[in-house]
Amino acid sequence: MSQSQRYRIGYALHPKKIQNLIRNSLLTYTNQRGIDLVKIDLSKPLIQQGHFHCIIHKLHPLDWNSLRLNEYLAKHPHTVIVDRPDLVQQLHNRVSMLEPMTHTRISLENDTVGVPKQILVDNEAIDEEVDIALKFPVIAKPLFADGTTSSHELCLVLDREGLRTLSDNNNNNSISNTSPMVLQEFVNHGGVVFKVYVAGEHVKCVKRNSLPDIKEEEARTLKGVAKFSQISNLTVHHDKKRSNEISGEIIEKAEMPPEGLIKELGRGLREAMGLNMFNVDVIRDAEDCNRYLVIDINYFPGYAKLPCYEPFITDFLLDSVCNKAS
Ligand SMILES: Nc1ncnc2c1ncn2[C@@H]1O[C@H](COP(=O)(O)OP(=O)(O)OP(=O)(O)O)[C@@H](O)[C@H]1O
Ligand SMILES: O=P(O)(O)O[C@H]1[C@H](O)[C@@H](O)[C@H](OP(=O)(O)O)[C@@H](OP(=O)(O)O)[C@H]1O
Ligand SMILES: [Mg+2]
Ligand SMILES: [Mg+2]
Repeated sequence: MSQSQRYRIGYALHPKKIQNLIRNSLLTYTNQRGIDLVKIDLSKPLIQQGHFHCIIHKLHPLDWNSLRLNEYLAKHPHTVIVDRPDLVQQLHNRVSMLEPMTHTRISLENDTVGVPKQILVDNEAIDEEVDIALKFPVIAKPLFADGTTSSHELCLVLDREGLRTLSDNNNNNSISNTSPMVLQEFVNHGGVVFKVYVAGEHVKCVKRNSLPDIKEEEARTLKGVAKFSQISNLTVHHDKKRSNEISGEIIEKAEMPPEGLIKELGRGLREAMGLNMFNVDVIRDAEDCNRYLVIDINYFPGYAKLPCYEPFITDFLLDSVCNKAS
């Protein structure tokens, strides 16, 4: 970068995301590295908002209507759009989000990364489908991961009776009414989820709180269904003190996955999905420490939760304007 070169990078984000990501610490850091971060007005065509070297975004498909991206790109063909909006769609569905994993073999030495068994169900014929394909316990997840609160409302289903209550609309434990859902086999993993944050070539893995293991005898005796939501966001002060100390200790003690495997996972998924900004939730099978499983992939996650997220994001943005991303 020449001394005087500055990059104008637009962010098309909703207010909550702006509040979480665009902090003063990030603005100061990017500014010192020659980047001017500019808020994109979602109600006006991009063409009226000047030239951007690069645009980052997390939007609903309808938000793109007023921005008129194609018209903008016809005039500014060299602007880097991170990422292609049509490719982001694959992460809004819990079946298509895991498809790239089934086409990509990711392994390093003895370690492998796969996905848990899962099936897509509608409200009818749930029983038979589960019988054939899965073993209890399972996790019921809304098919559409579209950023709504209800898309994060999950249920741990312990037995067939629990499954029935899910489709019963009069029951408090029923999952959001008529929406289709995915049933995914629950895998014991020691109560820790690894969140792998990817921003282009930059990859960082952190440990977070997860569901506790279910012992074999518990799996035989526990019944019904339990609702939960965004458990990995529960930080130490949200829990009751005692259980908190225990989960904090478990997380601290958990061994990180090998760095090479994490890098390979980030690289492989970037290539398979054609995306640059996402995170991957990975668990390690408690019965086979070489077996890792991807359970969720999120577009444009909460990068500000990473320690030192400012250089992480800034380095990625500089790569993007220098055309190193994608
Ligand atoms: N197959 C599984 N086996 C064991 N635990 C699981 C499984 N799937 C999900 N979980 C637990 O449930 C949590 C939430 O699941 P998931 O990540 O799919 O939901 P989400 O609402 O999309 O999460 P996010 O807030 O990351 O978008 C995981 O972090 C993990 O603790
Ligand atoms: O609001 P939607 O579109 O559902 O996306 C969420 C993701 O699903 C979560 O994974 C993000 O949290 P993490 O960065 O802790 O994974 C979460 O980050 P946030 O809590 O900083 O907003 C969101 O990106
Ligand atoms: Mg998740
Ligand atoms: Mg998710």
